[in-house]
Amino acid sequence: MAIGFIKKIFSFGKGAVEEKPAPPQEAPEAAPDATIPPSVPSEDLPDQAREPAAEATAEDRTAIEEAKAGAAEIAPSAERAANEVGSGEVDASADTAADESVAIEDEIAPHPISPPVGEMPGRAEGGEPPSEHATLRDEAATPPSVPSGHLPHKGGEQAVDDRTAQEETAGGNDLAASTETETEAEATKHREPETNADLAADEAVAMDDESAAMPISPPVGEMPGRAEGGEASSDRAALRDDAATPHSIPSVQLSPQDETAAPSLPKGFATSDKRPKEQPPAPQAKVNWYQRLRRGLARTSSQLSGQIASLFTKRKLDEATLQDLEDLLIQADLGVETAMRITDTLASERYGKDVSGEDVSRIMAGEITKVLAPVAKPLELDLSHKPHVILVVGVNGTGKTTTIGKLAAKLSGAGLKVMLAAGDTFRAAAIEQLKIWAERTKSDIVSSKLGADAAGLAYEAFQLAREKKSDVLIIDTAGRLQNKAELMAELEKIVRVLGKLDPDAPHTVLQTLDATTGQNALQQVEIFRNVAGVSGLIMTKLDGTARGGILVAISAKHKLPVYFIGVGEGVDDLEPFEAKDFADAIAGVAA
Ligand SMILES: Nc1nc2c(ncn2[C@@H]2O[C@H](COP(=O)(O)OP(=O)(O)OP(=O)(O)O)[C@@H](O)[C@H]2O)c(=O)[nH]1
Repeated sequence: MAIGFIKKIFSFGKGAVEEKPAPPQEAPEAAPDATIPPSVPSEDLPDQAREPAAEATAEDRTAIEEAKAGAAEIAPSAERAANEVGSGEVDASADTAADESVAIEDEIAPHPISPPVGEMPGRAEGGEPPSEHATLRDEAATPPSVPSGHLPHKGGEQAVDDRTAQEETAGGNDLAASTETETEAEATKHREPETNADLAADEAVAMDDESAAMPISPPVGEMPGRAEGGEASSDRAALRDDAATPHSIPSVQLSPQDETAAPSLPKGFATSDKRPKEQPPAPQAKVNWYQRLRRGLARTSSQLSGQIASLFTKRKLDEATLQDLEDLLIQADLGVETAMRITDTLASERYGKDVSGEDVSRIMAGEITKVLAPVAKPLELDLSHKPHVILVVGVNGTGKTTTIGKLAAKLSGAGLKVMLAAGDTFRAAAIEQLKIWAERTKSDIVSSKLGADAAGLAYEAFQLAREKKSDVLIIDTAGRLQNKAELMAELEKIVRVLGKLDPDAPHTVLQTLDATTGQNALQQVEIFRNVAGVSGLIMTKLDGTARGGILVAISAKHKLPVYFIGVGEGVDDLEPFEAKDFADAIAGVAA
Protein backbone atom coordinates (compact mmCIF):
# COMPACT_ATOMS: atom_id res chain seq x y z
CA MET A 1 0.00 0.00 0.00
CA ALA A 2 2.72 2.36 0.97
CA ILE A 3 4.29 1.94 -2.45
CA GLY A 4 1.05 2.60 -4.23
CA PHE A 5 0.48 5.73 -2.17
CA ILE A 6 3.99 7.02 -2.64
CA LYS A 7 3.64 6.60 -6.44
CA LYS A 8 0.61 8.78 -6.38
CA ILE A 9 2.33 11.51 -4.41
CA PHE A 10 5.36 11.74 -6.78
CA SER A 11 3.61 11.94 -10.03
CA PHE A 12 3.31 15.73 -9.17
CA GLY A 13 7.06 16.14 -9.15
CA LYS A 14 7.32 14.18 -12.31
CA GLY A 15 4.39 16.05 -13.90
CA ALA A 16 5.95 19.28 -12.90
CA VAL A 17 9.14 18.20 -14.48
CA GLU A 18 7.36 16.93 -17.52
CA GLU A 19 5.59 20.20 -17.94
CA LYS A 20 8.83 22.10 -18.25
CA PRO A 21 8.81 23.84 -21.59
CA ALA A 22 11.14 22.33 -24.14
CA PRO A 23 14.38 24.23 -24.51
CA PRO A 24 13.71 26.89 -27.11
CA GLN A 25 17.01 26.20 -28.82
CA GLU A 26 15.76 23.01 -30.42
CA ALA A 27 13.94 24.77 -33.26
CA PRO A 28 16.95 26.50 -34.74
CA GLU A 29 18.69 23.13 -34.99
CA ALA A 30 16.00 21.67 -37.13
CA ALA A 31 15.78 24.73 -39.32
CA PRO A 32 18.83 24.27 -41.47
CA ASP A 33 17.51 20.98 -42.79
CA ALA A 34 14.51 22.69 -44.16
CA THR A 35 16.19 25.84 -45.27
CA ILE A 36 19.54 24.87 -46.70
CA PRO A 37 19.74 26.79 -49.94
CA PRO A 38 19.00 24.30 -52.59
CA SER A 39 20.97 25.33 -55.59
CA VAL A 40 23.53 22.63 -54.87
CA PRO A 41 22.61 19.55 -56.88
CA SER A 42 20.07 17.65 -54.85
CA GLU A 43 21.93 14.34 -54.86
CA ASP A 44 24.92 16.02 -53.24
CA LEU A 45 23.50 18.19 -50.58
CA PRO A 46 20.65 16.66 -48.65
CA ASP A 47 22.05 13.25 -47.87
CA GLN A 48 25.34 14.56 -46.78
CA ALA A 49 24.15 17.63 -45.07
CA ARG A 50 21.04 16.50 -43.35
CA GLU A 51 22.03 13.22 -41.91
CA PRO A 52 24.61 14.47 -39.45
CA ALA A 53 22.35 17.34 -38.44
CA ALA A 54 19.43 15.03 -37.94
CA GLU A 55 21.56 12.71 -35.85
CA ALA A 56 22.76 15.50 -33.71
CA THR A 57 19.23 16.68 -33.14
CA ALA A 58 17.99 13.23 -32.21
CA GLU A 59 20.88 12.73 -29.82
CA ASP A 60 20.23 16.05 -28.21
CA ARG A 61 16.61 15.24 -27.78
CA THR A 62 17.41 11.88 -26.24
CA ALA A 63 19.80 13.59 -23.86
CA ILE A 64 17.14 16.09 -22.91
CA GLU A 65 14.62 13.34 -22.27
CA GLU A 66 17.13 11.48 -20.14
CA ALA A 67 17.97 14.56 -18.19
CA LYS A 68 14.31 15.25 -17.58
CA ALA A 69 13.72 11.68 -16.49
CA GLY A 70 16.63 11.97 -14.12
CA ALA A 71 15.26 15.16 -12.69
CA ALA A 72 11.86 13.56 -12.24
CA GLU A 73 13.39 10.82 -10.20
CA ILE A 74 15.36 13.13 -8.01
CA ALA A 75 12.44 15.20 -6.89
CA PRO A 76 10.36 12.31 -5.55
CA SER A 77 13.23 10.98 -3.53
CA ALA A 78 13.64 14.38 -2.02
CA GLU A 79 10.01 14.42 -1.13
CA ARG A 80 10.22 10.91 0.21
CA ALA A 81 13.04 12.07 2.37
CA ALA A 82 10.71 14.75 3.62
CA ASN A 83 8.46 12.14 5.04
CA GLU A 84 11.33 10.68 6.93
CA VAL A 85 13.39 13.51 8.20
CA GLY A 86 11.46 16.68 8.26
CA SER A 87 10.81 19.61 6.10
CA GLY A 88 14.04 21.49 6.51
CA GLU A 89 16.06 18.74 5.00
CA VAL A 90 13.54 18.17 2.33
CA ASP A 91 13.72 21.71 1.09
CA ALA A 92 17.43 21.48 0.87
CA SER A 93 17.41 18.23 -1.05
CA ALA A 94 14.59 19.35 -3.23
CA ASP A 95 16.57 22.46 -4.06
CA THR A 96 19.58 20.35 -4.81
CA ALA A 97 17.50 18.14 -7.03
CA ALA A 98 16.14 21.17 -8.80
CA ASP A 99 19.61 22.62 -9.19
CA GLU A 100 20.86 19.34 -10.55
CA SER A 101 18.05 19.21 -12.97
CA VAL A 102 18.73 22.74 -14.12
CA ALA A 103 22.39 21.97 -14.40
CA ILE A 104 21.69 18.94 -16.50
CA GLU A 105 19.49 20.90 -18.80
CA ASP A 106 22.03 23.66 -19.11
CA GLU A 107 24.62 21.17 -20.15
CA ILE A 108 22.58 19.52 -22.79
CA ALA A 109 20.87 22.58 -24.18
CA PRO A 110 22.34 23.85 -27.39
CA HIS A 111 24.16 27.06 -26.74
CA PRO A 112 22.28 29.96 -28.25
CA ILE A 113 25.30 32.05 -29.01
CA SER A 114 28.22 31.09 -31.19
CA PRO A 115 31.12 29.69 -29.25
CA PRO A 116 34.23 31.78 -28.99
CA VAL A 117 36.89 31.75 -31.61
CA GLY A 118 38.89 28.60 -31.49
CA GLU A 119 36.07 26.53 -30.09
CA MET A 120 34.39 26.33 -33.41
CA PRO A 121 36.30 24.09 -35.78
CA GLY A 122 36.97 25.50 -39.13
CA ARG A 123 35.90 28.98 -38.19
CA ALA A 124 38.84 30.23 -36.30
CA GLU A 125 40.99 32.53 -38.21
CA GLY A 126 43.52 30.55 -40.08
CA GLY A 127 41.86 27.30 -39.04
CA GLU A 128 41.78 24.25 -41.21
CA PRO A 129 39.23 24.51 -43.96
CA PRO A 130 36.38 22.33 -42.77
CA SER A 131 34.78 19.59 -44.74
CA GLU A 132 31.46 20.30 -46.26
CA HIS A 133 29.71 18.27 -43.55
CA ALA A 134 31.37 20.22 -40.87
CA THR A 135 30.47 23.45 -42.54
CA LEU A 136 26.83 22.58 -42.74
CA ARG A 137 26.76 21.41 -39.16
CA ASP A 138 28.41 24.59 -38.04
CA GLU A 139 25.85 26.63 -39.78
CA ALA A 140 23.09 24.62 -38.29
CA ALA A 141 24.52 25.21 -34.85
CA THR A 142 24.83 28.93 -35.35
CA PRO A 143 21.48 30.33 -34.41
CA PRO A 144 22.08 34.05 -34.57
CA SER A 145 21.89 35.67 -37.91
CA VAL A 146 24.34 38.16 -39.04
CA PRO A 147 23.33 40.99 -41.31
CA SER A 148 24.60 40.35 -44.79
CA GLY A 149 26.94 43.24 -44.48
CA HIS A 150 28.83 41.46 -41.72
CA LEU A 151 29.38 38.25 -43.48
CA PRO A 152 32.66 36.41 -43.49
CA HIS A 153 35.60 36.48 -45.70
CA LYS A 154 38.18 34.58 -43.80
CA GLY A 155 38.27 31.21 -42.14
CA GLY A 156 34.64 30.21 -42.39
CA GLU A 157 34.47 31.87 -45.75
CA GLN A 158 36.80 29.21 -46.97
CA ALA A 159 34.03 26.69 -46.49
CA VAL A 160 31.66 28.77 -48.52
CA ASP A 161 34.18 29.03 -51.28
CA ASP A 162 34.75 25.29 -51.21
CA ARG A 163 31.11 24.61 -51.62
CA THR A 164 30.64 27.23 -54.25
CA ALA A 165 33.40 25.62 -56.22
CA GLN A 166 31.71 22.26 -55.95
CA GLU A 167 28.42 23.66 -57.00
CA GLU A 168 29.95 25.20 -60.04
CA THR A 169 31.65 21.95 -60.94
CA ALA A 170 28.32 20.23 -60.66
CA GLY A 171 26.96 22.44 -63.39
CA GLY A 172 25.14 24.97 -61.27
CA ASN A 173 25.76 28.43 -62.62
CA ASP A 174 23.52 30.00 -60.06
CA LEU A 175 26.06 31.47 -57.73
CA ALA A 176 28.96 32.01 -59.99
CA ALA A 177 27.94 35.54 -60.68
CA SER A 178 26.82 36.40 -57.17
CA THR A 179 28.88 39.16 -55.73
CA GLU A 180 28.35 41.81 -53.16
CA THR A 181 27.61 44.37 -55.86
CA GLU A 182 25.13 42.29 -57.74
CA THR A 183 21.53 43.18 -57.14
CA GLU A 184 18.92 40.57 -56.34
CA ALA A 185 17.40 41.00 -59.78
CA GLU A 186 20.70 40.44 -61.45
CA ALA A 187 21.33 37.37 -59.38
CA THR A 188 17.96 36.02 -60.41
CA LYS A 189 18.84 36.36 -64.06
CA HIS A 190 21.79 34.07 -63.58
CA ARG A 191 19.84 31.33 -61.92
CA GLU A 192 18.77 28.93 -64.55
CA PRO A 193 17.12 26.61 -63.82
CA GLU A 194 15.82 28.08 -60.53
CA THR A 195 14.24 25.89 -57.91
CA ASN A 196 11.28 26.62 -55.68
CA ALA A 197 13.53 26.49 -52.71
CA ASP A 198 15.68 29.18 -54.22
CA LEU A 199 12.66 31.34 -54.55
CA ALA A 200 11.62 30.60 -51.02
CA ALA A 201 15.06 31.45 -49.79
CA ASP A 202 15.00 34.64 -51.76
CA GLU A 203 11.69 35.56 -50.20
CA ALA A 204 13.16 34.84 -46.84
CA VAL A 205 16.01 37.17 -47.56
CA ALA A 206 13.68 39.86 -48.78
CA MET A 207 11.41 39.58 -45.77
CA ASP A 208 14.29 39.50 -43.39
CA ASP A 209 15.80 42.55 -44.91
CA GLU A 210 12.59 44.45 -44.56
CA SER A 211 11.25 43.46 -41.24
CA ALA A 212 12.94 40.75 -39.24
CA ALA A 213 14.85 41.83 -36.20
CA MET A 214 18.08 39.96 -35.71
CA PRO A 215 17.81 37.95 -32.51
CA ILE A 216 21.48 38.12 -31.71
CA SER A 217 24.13 39.86 -33.72
CA PRO A 218 27.52 39.24 -32.26
CA PRO A 219 29.80 42.19 -32.77
CA VAL A 220 32.30 41.98 -35.55
CA GLY A 221 35.28 40.09 -34.27
CA GLU A 222 33.29 37.79 -32.02
CA MET A 223 32.25 35.64 -34.95
CA PRO A 224 35.13 33.39 -35.86
CA GLY A 225 36.16 33.79 -39.42
CA ARG A 226 33.66 36.55 -39.96
CA ALA A 227 35.44 39.51 -38.54
CA GLU A 228 37.09 41.66 -41.10
CA GLY A 229 36.13 42.01 -44.67
CA GLY A 230 32.54 41.06 -43.95
CA GLU A 231 31.50 43.65 -46.47
CA ALA A 232 32.70 41.46 -49.27
CA SER A 233 30.46 38.53 -48.50
CA SER A 234 28.65 36.92 -51.37
CA ASP A 235 24.91 36.84 -51.79
CA ARG A 236 25.15 33.09 -51.68
CA ALA A 237 26.64 33.23 -48.24
CA ALA A 238 24.02 35.74 -47.19
CA LEU A 239 21.30 33.49 -48.46
CA ARG A 240 22.61 30.46 -46.67
CA ASP A 241 23.25 32.34 -43.50
CA ASP A 242 19.73 33.69 -43.44
CA ALA A 243 18.33 30.30 -44.15
CA ALA A 244 20.20 28.89 -41.18
CA THR A 245 18.93 31.50 -38.78
CA PRO A 246 15.88 31.18 -36.60
CA HIS A 247 14.16 34.23 -37.96
CA SER A 248 14.07 32.85 -41.46
CA ILE A 249 11.99 29.83 -40.47
CA PRO A 250 8.60 31.54 -40.66
CA SER A 251 9.40 32.62 -44.22
CA VAL A 252 9.80 29.02 -45.23
CA GLN A 253 6.53 28.09 -43.59
CA LEU A 254 4.79 30.87 -45.46
CA SER A 255 5.94 29.56 -48.80
CA PRO A 256 3.34 28.55 -51.43
CA GLN A 257 4.00 24.92 -50.60
CA ASP A 258 2.93 25.47 -47.05
CA GLU A 259 0.10 23.02 -46.55
CA THR A 260 -1.29 24.77 -43.53
CA ALA A 261 -1.93 28.06 -45.31
CA ALA A 262 -5.43 28.08 -46.77
CA PRO A 263 -5.19 29.12 -50.40
CA SER A 264 -7.94 31.26 -51.84
CA LEU A 265 -8.90 29.59 -55.10
CA PRO A 266 -10.69 31.13 -58.07
CA LYS A 267 -14.39 30.50 -58.42
CA GLY A 268 -15.12 27.03 -59.71
CA PHE A 269 -12.39 25.38 -57.62
CA ALA A 270 -12.67 23.77 -54.27
CA THR A 271 -10.13 22.39 -51.89
CA SER A 272 -10.28 18.99 -50.33
CA ASP A 273 -8.13 17.49 -47.65
CA LYS A 274 -8.27 13.75 -47.39
CA ARG A 275 -5.64 13.46 -44.73
CA PRO A 276 -7.02 11.85 -41.60
CA LYS A 277 -8.05 14.52 -39.17
CA GLU A 278 -6.39 14.50 -35.81
CA GLN A 279 -8.95 13.24 -33.39
CA PRO A 280 -9.21 14.93 -30.01
CA PRO A 281 -8.24 12.45 -27.31
CA ALA A 282 -11.23 10.54 -26.04
CA PRO A 283 -12.12 11.60 -22.50
CA GLN A 284 -10.94 9.05 -19.98
CA ALA A 285 -14.01 7.30 -18.69
CA LYS A 286 -13.85 7.58 -14.93
CA VAL A 287 -14.84 4.35 -13.30
CA ASN A 288 -16.94 5.19 -10.29
CA TRP A 289 -16.99 3.21 -7.11
CA TYR A 290 -20.17 1.38 -8.05
CA GLN A 291 -18.68 0.18 -11.33
CA ARG A 292 -15.61 -0.97 -9.44
CA LEU A 293 -17.80 -2.81 -6.97
CA ARG A 294 -19.66 -4.54 -9.79
CA ARG A 295 -16.42 -5.36 -11.50
CA GLY A 296 -15.03 -6.76 -8.26
CA LEU A 297 -18.09 -8.89 -7.70
CA ALA A 298 -18.30 -9.93 -11.33
CA ARG A 299 -16.65 -13.26 -10.68
CA THR A 300 -19.16 -14.15 -7.99
CA SER A 301 -22.13 -12.88 -9.97
CA SER A 302 -21.25 -14.24 -13.40
CA GLN A 303 -20.42 -17.64 -11.99
CA LEU A 304 -23.69 -17.70 -10.11
CA SER A 305 -25.79 -16.37 -12.99
CA GLY A 306 -24.28 -18.87 -15.40
CA GLN A 307 -24.94 -21.79 -13.11
CA ILE A 308 -28.45 -20.62 -12.33
CA ALA A 309 -29.25 -20.10 -16.02
CA SER A 310 -28.15 -23.62 -16.90
CA LEU A 311 -30.09 -25.03 -13.93
CA PHE A 312 -33.34 -23.45 -14.99
CA THR A 313 -33.25 -24.12 -18.73
CA LYS A 314 -36.57 -25.65 -19.74
CA ARG A 315 -37.29 -26.84 -16.28
CA LYS A 316 -40.31 -26.39 -14.08
CA LEU A 317 -39.55 -25.51 -10.52
CA ASP A 318 -39.58 -28.68 -8.46
CA GLU A 319 -38.00 -29.95 -5.26
CA ALA A 320 -34.84 -31.23 -6.94
CA THR A 321 -34.22 -27.94 -8.71
CA LEU A 322 -34.68 -26.04 -5.48
CA GLN A 323 -32.17 -28.29 -3.78
CA ASP A 324 -29.65 -27.75 -6.59
CA LEU A 325 -30.16 -24.01 -6.34
CA GLU A 326 -29.60 -24.04 -2.60
CA ASP A 327 -26.31 -25.87 -3.10
CA LEU A 328 -25.21 -23.31 -5.65
CA LEU A 329 -25.95 -20.42 -3.32
CA ILE A 330 -24.09 -22.01 -0.44
CA GLN A 331 -21.07 -22.61 -2.68
CA ALA A 332 -21.13 -18.90 -3.49
CA ASP A 333 -20.48 -18.18 0.21
CA LEU A 334 -23.92 -16.70 0.79
CA GLY A 335 -24.45 -19.01 3.77
CA VAL A 336 -27.12 -21.60 4.50
CA GLU A 337 -29.54 -19.15 6.04
CA THR A 338 -29.62 -16.78 3.06
CA ALA A 339 -29.65 -19.67 0.58
CA MET A 340 -32.76 -21.06 2.25
CA ARG A 341 -34.43 -17.65 2.26
CA ILE A 342 -33.94 -17.39 -1.45
CA THR A 343 -35.21 -20.88 -2.29
CA ASP A 344 -38.22 -20.49 0.02
CA THR A 345 -39.24 -17.24 -1.65
CA LEU A 346 -38.74 -18.72 -5.10
CA ALA A 347 -40.81 -21.75 -4.21
CA SER A 348 -43.65 -19.65 -2.82
CA GLU A 349 -43.79 -17.58 -6.01
CA ARG A 350 -43.08 -20.04 -8.78
CA TYR A 351 -43.43 -23.64 -7.60
CA GLY A 352 -44.59 -25.91 -10.48
CA LYS A 353 -44.14 -23.12 -13.03
CA ASP A 354 -41.49 -22.30 -15.58
CA VAL A 355 -38.67 -20.31 -14.07
CA SER A 356 -35.97 -18.34 -15.89
CA GLY A 357 -32.52 -17.46 -14.66
CA GLU A 358 -33.60 -13.79 -14.51
CA ASP A 359 -36.48 -14.69 -12.18
CA VAL A 360 -34.06 -16.35 -9.82
CA SER A 361 -31.55 -13.49 -9.94
CA ARG A 362 -34.27 -10.93 -9.20
CA ILE A 363 -35.55 -12.90 -6.21
CA MET A 364 -31.99 -13.47 -5.05
CA ALA A 365 -31.19 -9.72 -5.17
CA GLY A 366 -34.35 -8.95 -3.19
CA GLU A 367 -33.60 -11.50 -0.47
CA ILE A 368 -29.95 -10.47 -0.14
CA THR A 369 -31.04 -6.84 0.18
CA LYS A 370 -33.31 -7.85 3.04
CA VAL A 371 -30.39 -9.50 4.84
CA LEU A 372 -28.02 -6.60 4.31
CA ALA A 373 -30.31 -3.63 4.86
CA PRO A 374 -30.32 -3.90 8.66
CA VAL A 375 -26.51 -3.91 8.83
CA ALA A 376 -25.90 -1.10 6.35
CA LYS A 377 -25.54 1.59 8.97
CA PRO A 378 -23.57 4.81 9.26
CA LEU A 379 -20.67 4.91 11.66
CA GLU A 380 -21.96 6.91 14.59
CA LEU A 381 -19.52 9.16 16.36
CA ASP A 382 -20.28 10.36 19.86
CA LEU A 383 -18.48 13.66 19.79
CA SER A 384 -19.33 14.31 23.43
CA HIS A 385 -16.30 12.12 24.00
CA LYS A 386 -13.25 14.14 23.34
CA PRO A 387 -11.99 12.09 21.61
CA HIS A 388 -14.27 9.43 20.22
CA VAL A 389 -11.84 6.50 20.19
CA ILE A 390 -11.88 4.09 17.24
CA LEU A 391 -9.75 0.96 17.51
CA VAL A 392 -9.07 -0.79 14.23
CA VAL A 393 -8.37 -4.52 14.29
CA GLY A 394 -8.09 -7.38 11.86
CA VAL A 395 -5.98 -10.06 10.28
CA ASN A 396 -2.70 -9.09 8.53
CA GLY A 397 -3.08 -7.24 5.30
CA THR A 398 -6.84 -6.81 5.45
CA GLY A 399 -6.43 -3.07 4.95
CA LYS A 400 -6.44 -1.59 8.46
CA THR A 401 -3.87 1.14 7.90
CA THR A 402 -5.22 2.10 4.50
CA THR A 403 -8.75 2.26 5.84
CA ILE A 404 -7.60 4.46 8.73
CA GLY A 405 -6.10 6.85 6.20
CA LYS A 406 -9.32 6.95 4.23
CA LEU A 407 -11.40 7.52 7.35
CA ALA A 408 -9.07 10.27 8.55
CA ALA A 409 -9.38 11.98 5.18
CA LYS A 410 -13.16 11.98 5.42
CA LEU A 411 -13.22 13.20 9.00
CA SER A 412 -10.58 15.88 8.82
CA GLY A 413 -12.04 16.93 5.49
CA ALA A 414 -15.28 17.55 7.36
CA GLY A 415 -13.44 19.78 9.82
CA LEU A 416 -12.93 17.36 12.69
CA LYS A 417 -9.68 17.29 14.63
CA VAL A 418 -8.23 13.85 14.09
CA MET A 419 -5.36 12.07 15.80
CA LEU A 420 -3.87 8.79 14.60
CA ALA A 421 -1.95 6.35 16.79
CA ALA A 422 0.55 3.99 15.17
CA GLY A 423 -0.24 0.98 17.33
CA ASP A 424 1.18 -1.48 14.79
CA THR A 425 4.55 -1.52 16.49
CA PHE A 426 5.56 -4.79 14.80
CA ARG A 427 6.14 -3.39 11.37
CA ALA A 428 8.34 -0.35 10.72
CA ALA A 429 6.65 0.14 7.37
CA ALA A 430 3.25 0.30 9.07
CA ILE A 431 4.42 3.18 11.27
CA GLU A 432 5.79 5.05 8.27
CA GLN A 433 2.65 4.30 6.32
CA LEU A 434 0.48 5.85 9.01
CA LYS A 435 2.75 8.89 9.26
CA ILE A 436 2.27 9.48 5.57
CA TRP A 437 -1.48 9.20 5.94
CA ALA A 438 -1.40 11.61 8.86
CA GLU A 439 0.55 14.15 6.87
CA ARG A 440 -1.69 13.74 3.91
CA THR A 441 -4.91 14.07 5.90
CA LYS A 442 -3.56 16.82 8.18
CA SER A 443 -4.10 14.63 11.22
CA ASP A 444 -1.96 14.50 14.35
CA ILE A 445 0.05 11.34 14.82
CA VAL A 446 1.39 9.53 17.84
CA SER A 447 3.97 6.85 17.27
CA SER A 448 6.77 5.11 19.11
CA LYS A 449 9.67 2.98 18.08
CA LEU A 450 9.48 -0.46 16.60
CA GLY A 451 8.67 -3.19 19.11
CA ALA A 452 7.21 -0.80 21.68
CA ASP A 453 4.29 -1.90 23.83
CA ALA A 454 1.18 -1.30 21.72
CA ALA A 455 -1.12 -1.01 24.73
CA GLY A 456 1.15 1.62 26.32
CA LEU A 457 1.17 3.60 23.10
CA ALA A 458 -2.63 3.44 22.84
CA TYR A 459 -2.90 4.73 26.40
CA GLU A 460 -0.55 7.65 25.79
CA ALA A 461 -2.26 8.52 22.54
CA PHE A 462 -5.61 8.63 24.32
CA GLN A 463 -4.20 11.02 26.94
CA LEU A 464 -2.60 13.21 24.29
CA ALA A 465 -5.77 13.32 22.22
CA ARG A 466 -7.64 14.47 25.30
CA GLU A 467 -5.09 17.19 25.98
CA LYS A 468 -5.24 18.35 22.39
CA LYS A 469 -9.02 18.15 22.40
CA SER A 470 -9.10 15.90 19.36
CA ASP A 471 -12.54 14.96 18.12
CA VAL A 472 -11.52 11.51 16.99
CA LEU A 473 -8.60 9.23 17.88
CA ILE A 474 -8.06 6.30 15.51
CA ILE A 475 -5.71 3.59 16.77
CA ASP A 476 -4.01 1.23 14.32
CA THR A 477 -3.05 -2.24 15.53
CA ALA A 478 -0.77 -4.93 14.20
CA GLY A 479 -2.40 -7.49 11.98
CA ARG A 480 -2.79 -10.86 13.65
CA LEU A 481 -4.23 -14.18 12.81
CA GLN A 482 -7.23 -14.93 14.93
CA ASN A 483 -5.71 -18.27 16.00
CA LYS A 484 -2.56 -16.72 17.53
CA ALA A 485 -3.55 -16.65 21.16
CA GLU A 486 -0.64 -14.50 22.35
CA LEU A 487 -1.35 -11.77 19.83
CA MET A 488 -5.04 -11.87 20.54
CA ALA A 489 -4.23 -11.43 24.25
CA GLU A 490 -2.24 -8.30 23.38
CA LEU A 491 -5.29 -6.93 21.59
CA GLU A 492 -7.39 -7.64 24.63
CA LYS A 493 -4.86 -5.69 26.70
CA ILE A 494 -5.13 -2.64 24.45
CA VAL A 495 -8.88 -2.59 24.93
CA ARG A 496 -8.49 -3.01 28.70
CA VAL A 497 -5.96 -0.19 29.02
CA LEU A 498 -8.09 2.23 27.03
CA GLY A 499 -10.99 1.37 29.35
CA LYS A 500 -8.95 2.65 32.27
CA LEU A 501 -9.15 6.18 30.92
CA ASP A 502 -12.80 5.88 29.87
CA PRO A 503 -14.90 2.81 30.65
CA ASP A 504 -16.72 3.29 27.33
CA ALA A 505 -13.47 3.35 25.33
CA PRO A 506 -12.81 2.23 22.75
CA HIS A 507 -16.10 3.68 21.59
CA THR A 508 -15.95 1.90 18.25
CA VAL A 509 -14.00 -1.25 17.41
CA LEU A 510 -13.76 -1.62 13.66
CA GLN A 511 -12.70 -4.85 12.02
CA THR A 512 -11.45 -4.84 8.46
CA LEU A 513 -12.24 -7.86 6.30
CA ASP A 514 -10.55 -8.67 3.02
CA ALA A 515 -13.27 -9.43 0.47
CA THR A 516 -11.05 -11.90 -1.33
CA THR A 517 -10.80 -14.14 1.72
CA GLY A 518 -13.95 -16.22 1.57
CA GLN A 519 -15.16 -18.50 4.32
CA ASN A 520 -12.30 -17.78 6.74
CA ALA A 521 -13.73 -14.29 7.27
CA LEU A 522 -16.64 -15.79 9.19
CA GLN A 523 -14.26 -17.20 11.77
CA GLN A 524 -12.21 -14.01 11.87
CA VAL A 525 -15.27 -12.01 12.87
CA GLU A 526 -16.24 -14.59 15.42
CA ILE A 527 -12.92 -14.45 17.29
CA PHE A 528 -12.11 -10.75 17.00
CA ARG A 529 -15.61 -9.97 18.19
CA ASN A 530 -15.11 -12.10 21.27
CA VAL A 531 -11.63 -10.80 22.08
CA ALA A 532 -11.81 -7.12 21.15
CA GLY A 533 -15.54 -6.47 21.17
CA VAL A 534 -15.77 -5.65 17.45
CA SER A 535 -18.73 -3.33 16.96
CA GLY A 536 -18.69 -2.86 13.21
CA LEU A 537 -17.13 -4.02 9.96
CA ILE A 538 -15.49 -2.58 6.91
CA MET A 539 -15.03 -4.88 3.95
CA THR A 540 -12.04 -3.93 1.84
CA LYS A 541 -10.81 -4.86 -1.64
CA LEU A 542 -14.25 -5.19 -3.12
CA ASP A 543 -12.70 -3.83 -6.30
CA GLY A 544 -10.54 -6.93 -6.67
CA THR A 545 -11.70 -10.39 -7.58
CA ALA A 546 -13.95 -10.35 -4.58
CA ARG A 547 -15.89 -13.19 -3.07
CA GLY A 548 -18.52 -10.84 -1.79
CA GLY A 549 -20.98 -13.57 -0.85
CA ILE A 550 -19.28 -13.98 2.50
CA LEU A 551 -20.43 -10.54 3.63
CA VAL A 552 -23.99 -11.74 3.29
CA ALA A 553 -23.24 -14.80 5.40
CA ILE A 554 -21.47 -12.70 8.05
CA SER A 555 -24.29 -10.19 8.15
CA ALA A 556 -26.87 -12.91 8.48
CA LYS A 557 -24.93 -14.60 11.26
CA HIS A 558 -23.40 -11.74 13.29
CA LYS A 559 -25.69 -8.88 12.40
CA LEU A 560 -22.81 -6.47 12.93
CA PRO A 561 -23.07 -3.11 11.23
CA VAL A 562 -21.15 -2.80 7.96
CA TYR A 563 -20.17 0.84 7.76
CA PHE A 564 -18.05 1.14 4.68
CA ILE A 565 -16.63 -0.82 1.81
CA GLY A 566 -13.17 -0.36 0.30
CA VAL A 567 -13.14 -0.24 -3.50
CA GLY A 568 -9.53 0.72 -4.14
CA GLU A 569 -6.27 1.87 -2.62
CA GLY A 570 -6.88 5.57 -3.08
CA VAL A 571 -7.89 8.02 -0.39
CA ASP A 572 -11.41 8.37 -1.78
CA ASP A 573 -11.98 4.68 -2.32
CA LEU A 574 -14.07 4.14 0.77
CA GLU A 575 -17.80 4.18 0.32
CA PRO A 576 -20.71 3.90 2.72
CA PHE A 577 -22.16 0.44 2.49
CA GLU A 578 -25.42 0.29 0.51
CA ALA A 579 -27.37 -2.96 0.83
CA LYS A 580 -29.22 -2.80 -2.49
CA ASP A 581 -26.16 -1.83 -4.55
CA PHE A 582 -24.25 -4.71 -3.08
CA ALA A 583 -27.11 -7.20 -3.50
CA ASP A 584 -27.69 -6.20 -7.14
CA ALA A 585 -23.99 -6.50 -7.88
CA ILE A 586 -23.81 -10.02 -6.44
CA ALA A 587 -26.99 -11.20 -8.14
CA GLY A 588 -25.89 -9.64 -11.44
CA VAL A 589 -29.06 -7.58 -11.68
CA ALA A 590 -28.95 -4.20 -13.41
CA ALA A 591 -29.32 -1.40 -10.88
N1 LIG B 1 -7.58 -2.98 -4.13
C1 LIG B 1 -7.64 -2.61 -2.85
N2 LIG B 1 -6.53 -2.69 -2.09
C2 LIG B 1 -6.64 -2.31 -0.79
C3 LIG B 1 -7.83 -1.85 -0.24
N3 LIG B 1 -7.59 -1.56 1.07
C4 LIG B 1 -6.29 -1.83 1.30
N4 LIG B 1 -5.71 -2.28 0.18
C5 LIG B 1 -4.33 -2.72 0.00
O1 LIG B 1 -4.09 -3.86 0.81
C6 LIG B 1 -2.75 -3.88 1.22
C7 LIG B 1 -2.67 -4.02 2.73
O2 LIG B 1 -3.24 -2.87 3.28
P1 LIG B 1 -2.80 -2.35 4.72
O3 LIG B 1 -3.61 -1.15 5.00
O4 LIG B 1 -1.33 -2.24 4.82
O5 LIG B 1 -3.27 -3.57 5.58
P2 LIG B 1 -3.03 -3.77 7.12
O6 LIG B 1 -4.20 -4.53 7.61
O7 LIG B 1 -2.76 -2.49 7.80
O8 LIG B 1 -1.73 -4.66 7.09
P3 LIG B 1 -0.89 -5.20 8.36
O9 LIG B 1 -0.39 -4.01 9.08
O10 LIG B 1 0.17 -6.04 7.77
O11 LIG B 1 -1.82 -6.00 9.16
C8 LIG B 1 -2.14 -2.59 0.74
O12 LIG B 1 -1.47 -2.85 -0.44
C9 LIG B 1 -3.35 -1.71 0.46
O13 LIG B 1 -3.11 -0.74 -0.51
C10 LIG B 1 -8.99 -1.79 -1.10
O14 LIG B 1 -10.10 -1.42 -0.72
N5 LIG B 1 -8.83 -2.17 -2.40
